[in-house]
Amino acid sequence: MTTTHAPKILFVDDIPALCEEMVTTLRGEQLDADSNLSPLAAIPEIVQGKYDLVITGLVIAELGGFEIIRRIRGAGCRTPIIMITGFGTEQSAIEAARLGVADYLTKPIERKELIARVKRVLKQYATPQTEQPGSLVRMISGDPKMNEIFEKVKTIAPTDSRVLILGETGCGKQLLAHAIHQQSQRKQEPYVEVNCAAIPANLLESELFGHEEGSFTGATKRRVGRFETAGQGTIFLDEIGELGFDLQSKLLHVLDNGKFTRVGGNKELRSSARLVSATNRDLMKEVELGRFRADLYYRLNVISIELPPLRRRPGDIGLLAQHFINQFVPKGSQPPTFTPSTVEVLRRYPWPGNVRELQNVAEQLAVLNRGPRIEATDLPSRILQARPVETISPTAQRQVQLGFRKAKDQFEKEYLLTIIQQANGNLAEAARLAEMDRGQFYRLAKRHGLTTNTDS
Ligand SMILES: Nc1ncnc2c1ncn2[C@@H]1O[C@H](COP(=O)(O)OP(=O)(O)OP(=O)(O)O)[C@@H](O)[C@H]1O
Repeated sequence: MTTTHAPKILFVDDIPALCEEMVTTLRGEQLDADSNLSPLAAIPEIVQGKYDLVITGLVIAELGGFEIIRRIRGAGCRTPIIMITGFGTEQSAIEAARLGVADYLTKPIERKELIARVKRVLKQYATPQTEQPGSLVRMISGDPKMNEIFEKVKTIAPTDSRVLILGETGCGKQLLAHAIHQQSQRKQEPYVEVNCAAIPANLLESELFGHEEGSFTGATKRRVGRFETAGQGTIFLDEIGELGFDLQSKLLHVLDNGKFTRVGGNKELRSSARLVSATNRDLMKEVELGRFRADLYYRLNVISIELPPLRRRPGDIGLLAQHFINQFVPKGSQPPTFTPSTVEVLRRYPWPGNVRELQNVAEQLAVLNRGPRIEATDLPSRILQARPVETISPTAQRQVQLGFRKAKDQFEKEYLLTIIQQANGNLAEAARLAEMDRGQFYRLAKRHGLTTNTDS
């Protein structure tokens, strides 16, 4: 890995003398510059995040400047690009702006002017494009939606209302539940966590409500349950969607009148703990499917908070990655920093394991990395090679969800419809346009219900 702090710049043009001149000029300013005569060879390296800035010409025989930018952006890469041209027209300046170039320069360009513009773009893009980070107890975020959630928690935490936290695995539900407790007036009281998925169903009742000695085989002495331990504090039931029907009814009873008994006992005990619950299931759907009691759902869901998955909060990815790196480096050593292009690559990955997965990657990087910067090439290959979600068209995403047969069917029908319309309803002409045999085209159209009796 590179140990230099200088940002990396690539100049793409097919005139060797120009490349040499540009590289010499930039290096003269202590900038780490390189050139490539072939856009097709340069694009994969740019997309991999190897450079912090790309400077490209407009007219290049192998691939023009605009097409280079389209391909780079099409691959989800947002590395800043400066376009330089000797053939600039108003039209090309507009197109360059439309494609989101960071700067557009027309020749002749003074050396001083070039350096100033390059440095301006580097400075602008080196500043993380995130909101001012917000925080809530041990949580931090630079995402506006998350910061709204933090504000909501600060408002609702001091009340006694029950809270249901929804969100994919690893996106911070547990941390948020704890933050609610910490921000409440109950923070001096116990905070008790129960993961309903981690305890075998037959032991969960005793775990929650306790049991009396001899109440079942193995119950050798009385055990105090988690509701009792929580006292006046907060009880957090994680993975509540995993509760069996039986326990759902018992929980409903506690929520309705605050009373419960230990397994095998008959003394009525009272719970005044505040209940916070969480699930990564679509609990409403579970209700519709008859797997979760509707009455319990409404009692749990007095205030609901939905944590967005990490891929929907791109502003958090760089921020949290750096936050975790800072935590994981050994005491006394300087934490390495992520280059802007590495953050770009991190943002392209969909993070199915959410913040937990990012935390693990950061830990790995903190342990293995020896240099002051973390380059894109230091990242695990699954992240480096991830295709950005946004480059897959919404239609393609929908089709993937349909499964191959249905997607093929849908495509065929839409294709036939379009081509029949283009041929003004004339099937013979449509078959010709589709370069298909007329009989085969007719049979296919019939199968999709696109023919009338007069067509035969
Ligand atoms: N906003 C954040 N700031 C700092 N750390 C975070 C943040 N969100 C999550 N984490 C950390 O990420 C890890 C996963 O978070 P957490 O366990 O709260 O997720 P979860 O949604 O409860 O996961 P699961 O559904 O698998 O139980 C934890 O180590 C947590 O400390």
